[in-house]
Amino acid sequence: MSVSHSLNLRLFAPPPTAIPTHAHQPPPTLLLPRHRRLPCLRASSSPEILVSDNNGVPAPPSDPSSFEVDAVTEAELKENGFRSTRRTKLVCTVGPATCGFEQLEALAVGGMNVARINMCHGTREWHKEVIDRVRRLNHEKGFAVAIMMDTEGSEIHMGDLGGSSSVKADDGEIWTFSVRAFDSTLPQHTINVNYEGFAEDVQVGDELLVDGGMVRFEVIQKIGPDVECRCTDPGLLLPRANLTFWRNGSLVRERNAMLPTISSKDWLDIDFGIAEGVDFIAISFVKSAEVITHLKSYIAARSRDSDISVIAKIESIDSLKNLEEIIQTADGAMVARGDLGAQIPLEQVPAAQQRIVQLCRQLNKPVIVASQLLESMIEYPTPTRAEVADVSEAVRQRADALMLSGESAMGQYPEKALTVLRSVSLRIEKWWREDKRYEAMLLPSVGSYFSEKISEEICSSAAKMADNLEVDAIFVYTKTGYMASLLSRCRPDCPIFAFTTTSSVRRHLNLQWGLIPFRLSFSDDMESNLNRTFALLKARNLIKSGDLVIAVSDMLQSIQVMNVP
Ligand SMILES: Nc1ncnc2c1ncn2[C@@H]1O[C@H](COP(=O)(O)OP(=O)(O)O)[C@@H](O)[C@H]1O
Ligand SMILES: C=C(OP(=O)(O)O)C(=O)O
Ligand SMILES: [K+]
Ligand SMILES: [Mg+2]
Repeated sequence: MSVSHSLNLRLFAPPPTAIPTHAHQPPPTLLLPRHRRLPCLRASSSPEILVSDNNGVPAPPSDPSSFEVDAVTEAELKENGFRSTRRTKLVCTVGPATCGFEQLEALAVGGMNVARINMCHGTREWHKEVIDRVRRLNHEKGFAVAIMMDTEGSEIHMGDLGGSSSVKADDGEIWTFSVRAFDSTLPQHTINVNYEGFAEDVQVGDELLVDGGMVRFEVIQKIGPDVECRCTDPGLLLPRANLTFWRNGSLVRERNAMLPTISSKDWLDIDFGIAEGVDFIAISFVKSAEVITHLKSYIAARSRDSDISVIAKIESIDSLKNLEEIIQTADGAMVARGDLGAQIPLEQVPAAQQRIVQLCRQLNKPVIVASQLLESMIEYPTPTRAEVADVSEAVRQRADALMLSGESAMGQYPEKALTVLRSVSLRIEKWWREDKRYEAMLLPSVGSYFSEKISEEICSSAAKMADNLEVDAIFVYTKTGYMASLLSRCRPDCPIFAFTTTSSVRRHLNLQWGLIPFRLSFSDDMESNLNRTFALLKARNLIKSGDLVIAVSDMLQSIQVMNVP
């Protein structure tokens, strides 16, 4: 590729209502050659990684070298080049196995993009410590690990197991499920249930499923607050495992449906999440779009400049019924296959996953595929072939992110599990890039304003150009992250370097497919932005002269194709 050749194509966007159709657009200007006219800034003494403020406060614009990228991304780019960076993002649930600073650092080094805390477990103090450690990690090491808080939701679940991390239930054993409060130790073969109406609701003959069928019981007798059950499918009981009961082959959920999606405890946790400035709040057992709207207005009222994104967990029959409007209203979705598989027949879960992943892409919302991806790695250092195939399928569907739950929260091999996700993602991504195995997806327009429609056109054109011209990277300069998400949605072959001015947007972009987020304070002048970026990246050996780049920006709504000078 000739270094001297460059091309600039600019589309100037009108204000949203001023010019209603494309026919009125000024013709795009074509300027050749481009970069020769630009004085290229000389790389100053290697610019420091700016330490993250981590609360979304932009770096002082006066600092000309402010630039933020983490060491892992940097090493990855240097070692393997642009093409082989990982596109699929990784979410790790933090639990007792991974809550220490060094353990969190090992996960960040291993590729964790988002740390998830599950409010179903642990105390708020415990979670606050985890949040503080992730913050410190970002601050000290330049990472942009985002924090996702997941609500408990009004599900029926077992209590803690009197301090044990798991208890075995054997075939034919009689266990008591009780709503009674036991002071200190639980009697043998006794399980606490969190739902007051439990004994009232179940009937003799009902089937009781723990974690969607990992262990099964049959209800044999009700004695006041106690329900006696016989174990019919043995297995390990984990603390706070989810409980569902089935009658004549159907899920009993009349009472469940009466419970609010966001319980009073959840609201306190949400207040905690807002106060701590988490990046994402994932809402369990979403039934309709209203609860998302309600939560979003609550967050907006509580924190005027808050930019907490709301992720809808799709894990109930109701959420599947109202799928489109839920995803439309939320900022992203999670295919929460654990509970979903307890609510619909297991063989329907793969089709539901595919539908949710596709719909999210069409509606331009990030989507996470979660639960049991590498379940056996809770106990074993290598995954099963079937698990690897499952991970591959989620990557092939081009979900934005994959999530570890028990594997990272309480498993014996959290880092190994993350390594498996990382290496399988890289391999499958490479395979479909080389073989062009993917089906083109029709991406309907999602913007309501004309300027948003222009942005969509620019991004889909830029992504197409990037594939056809086999460019090395797309650069996007985006203040809100919207242009970056539109580019990510197109799933181009090359990585997308997303430059944004705040640490908060940078962390949010870390959940989206193919984006490599950098924080950089930039101006409205694209020429100087590009020159500065080239200089900064070259000084760190992240790009070299001759690399072919497409640059787009949401300030100027332009596309530029150029070789790095
Ligand atoms: N903060 C925590 N404290 C203690 N244990 C946790 C914590 N987070 C997760 N775990 C453990 O990891 C397991 C898997 O996590 P996750 O899938 O998030 O929860 P669940 O299985 O309840 O849906 C949990 O069942 C629990 O045993
Ligand atoms: C991710 C899920 O939710 P949780 O782990 O909170 O039950 C799930 O059910 O798959
Ligand atoms: K939860
Ligand atoms: Mg769940």
